[in-house]
Amino acid sequence: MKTFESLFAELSEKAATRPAGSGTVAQLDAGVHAIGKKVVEEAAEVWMAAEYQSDAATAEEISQLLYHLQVIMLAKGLTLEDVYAHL
Ligand SMILES: N=c1c2ncn([C@@H]3O[C@H](COP(=O)(O)OP(=O)(O)OP(=O)(O)O)[C@@H](O)[C@H]3O)c2ncn1[C@@H]1O[C@H](COP(=O)(O)O)[C@@H](O)[C@H]1O
Repeated sequence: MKTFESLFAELSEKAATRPAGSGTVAQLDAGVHAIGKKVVEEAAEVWMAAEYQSDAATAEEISQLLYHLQVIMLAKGLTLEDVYAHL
């Protein structure tokens, strides 16, 4: 099963090698403003799913929020350690 750490390693590789068709590369090219909007959108979807949808739907929305948080970390050049230092 994919973990937060393994996804971050995968996305870091995508950012470095820029394979064709990668949604992550497209997001990074769109920039922090566009990625930030996705973070807010996914956060709202987590909230709505938690209030009105199933646990499974909520878990899926949370996974998408985690993905977009990782994309914004990459866009800003932040590492896992930079974030974990504040946990
Ligand atoms: N885990 C994810 C992931 N979670 C969410 N998303 C993106 O976030 C979007 C969220 O979906 P929504 O339900 O909000 O749908 P939407 O509003 O129609 O999406 P958009 O139109 O904004 O793309 C998805 O369409 C994906 O583009 C993800 N995109 C990629 N990954 C993983 O990231 C890795 C690298 O992906 P690529 O860079 O695309 O190769 C792979 O392992 C993927 O599984």
